[in-house]
Amino acid sequence: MFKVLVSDPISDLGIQQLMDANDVTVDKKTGLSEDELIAIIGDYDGLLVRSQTTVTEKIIEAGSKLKVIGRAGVGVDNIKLDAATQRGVVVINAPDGNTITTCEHAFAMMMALARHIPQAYAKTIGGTWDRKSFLGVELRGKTLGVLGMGRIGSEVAKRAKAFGMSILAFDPFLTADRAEKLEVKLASVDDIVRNADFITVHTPLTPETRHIIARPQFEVMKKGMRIVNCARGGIIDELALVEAIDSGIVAGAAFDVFEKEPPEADHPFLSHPKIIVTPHLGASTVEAQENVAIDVSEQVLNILRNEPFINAVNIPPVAPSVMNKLQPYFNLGEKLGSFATQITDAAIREIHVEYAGDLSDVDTQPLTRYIVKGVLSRHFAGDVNIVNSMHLAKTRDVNVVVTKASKTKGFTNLITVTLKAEHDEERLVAGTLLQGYGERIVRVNKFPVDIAPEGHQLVISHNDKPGIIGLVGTLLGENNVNIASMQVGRKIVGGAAIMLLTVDKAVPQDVLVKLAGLPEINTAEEIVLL
Ligand SMILES: NC(=O)C1=CN([C@@H]2O[C@H](COP(=O)(O)OP(=O)(O)OC[C@H]3O[C@@H](n4cnc5c(N)ncnc54)[C@H](O)[C@@H]3O)[C@@H](O)[C@H]2O)C=CC1
Ligand SMILES: O=C(O)CCC(=O)C(=O)O
Repeated sequence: MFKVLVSDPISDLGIQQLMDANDVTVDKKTGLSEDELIAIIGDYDGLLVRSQTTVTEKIIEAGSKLKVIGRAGVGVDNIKLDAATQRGVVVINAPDGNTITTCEHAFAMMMALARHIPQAYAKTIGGTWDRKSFLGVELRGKTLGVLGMGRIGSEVAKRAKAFGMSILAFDPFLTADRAEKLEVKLASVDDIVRNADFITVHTPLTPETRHIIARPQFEVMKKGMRIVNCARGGIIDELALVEAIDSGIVAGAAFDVFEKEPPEADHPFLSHPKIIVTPHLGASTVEAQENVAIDVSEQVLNILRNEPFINAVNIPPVAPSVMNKLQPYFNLGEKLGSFATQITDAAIREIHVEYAGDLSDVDTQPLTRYIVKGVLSRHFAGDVNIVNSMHLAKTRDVNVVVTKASKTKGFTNLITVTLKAEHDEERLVAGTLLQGYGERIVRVNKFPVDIAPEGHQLVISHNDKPGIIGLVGTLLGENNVNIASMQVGRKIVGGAAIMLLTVDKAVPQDVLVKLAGLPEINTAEEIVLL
């Protein structure tokens, strides 16, 4: 008999199938402290949470029988994924069940913002009949900027169309075809920031999206614009937003999420007359809570019974024999995918993977999943894994093509990842596992190179002229960036060339700009492979 603990308030209807299963007993114990959970978790095979329970490493360690942790919702930020993976505990989520509900909340917030509903309500029930202070604006005819056109962002855009808004949308995976289908205009973050009357964000919180809207963006915004965040705290810089409202740039903001939840009592949003807030209620409807609980219960049952499952956030279902052969390549594959995506600017249409040498006669499917994970991870809601990476690529119209080649260009094994993107952009990275040397990147675009795929890399494209390396070294030295290793690749003397530098720490944005401004240098990008 399996035992499942439900440690957050989760819809009874949603977990009915778990409670009805004759091989499962369900205990509902909510509001437990970490210590209380640690004391009892050893009895359970499964744990079901929403967002209140923080599933720490200690809880996972104490869960000696634990096989699965189910998150009734999308974000798994409250679950220590590494610890679960290390202990072989499958973490699953329910990414689809609260999409519409969260979209509707974002829309409700946008409308409440446009018409000052919370402020007017408070005044009216306080006994003041004030019809002058709350002059609103219509949505009709306004431009809505949507950052993040995944499940929720796409639904918000559909509803905004029905309200007569025109939509500017940015998402690294939004292709021209999909934008056309969704009737939105593809735009850059800068276009959106400069032209939108309303902005709503629907991305995960990642290193790229953290403070994607901050002081420099507020400075160029349309005066009187309004901004909504029902995704994750931290995507919009909270303090810069308050400044932008106080200086008259932004007319108001509506937030469901905070950089720290719950926020401190003196958080500036909580007393600002132009900011409306809700306590992370995006997913809080009867329907969504039932949907996510049903989805997650079904998956928990499958995992406990050793049946196929989807939406696993962390665990690769790979047969041990295949695993043994491929495992040494998993990290290299993921890093190649990540490197390739970081040197690609336009929306990716195709991920082409070529396996050669030792890899040409193996079932490389699991490895391809790692490569696709590497390509997608920087752009999705934190939950890309080798179980769902192929599915996620498909949902974003990204074609994954795998070929095998007999030629290895002198290597015993070679993985070549080519990303084909909009506007005919094509980027290529190849890597190999060298006996005795480990993982190496051996080609970037048309240039042969030889670097370990790790840490902070600088990719500088330049013209092969004397003195360029010295200029780069001097500039980095002056800015206290230490170079650990350097590689220069070129096809012909005096032609286009590439410089790859491994540096000891992140390179500040202003240093990248200065690098790109040096003579004979075309571009300078930082690649992070941590
Ligand atoms: N307030 C709440 O209660 C809820 C909040 N959420 C949050 O809403 C967000 C969106 O959720 P979904 O739509 O389900 O996720 P999703 O994974 O379907 O969509 C996220 C989209 O963001 C895009 N993206 C990634 N980096 C980007 C960047 N730098 N700029 C622009 N777009 C970028 C991705 O390509 C992807 O299409 C997540 O952060 C999720 O955790 C989800 C449900 C409830
Ligand atoms: O369970 C909740 O209410 C939080 C939902 C959420 O933020 C998510 O699903 O990512």
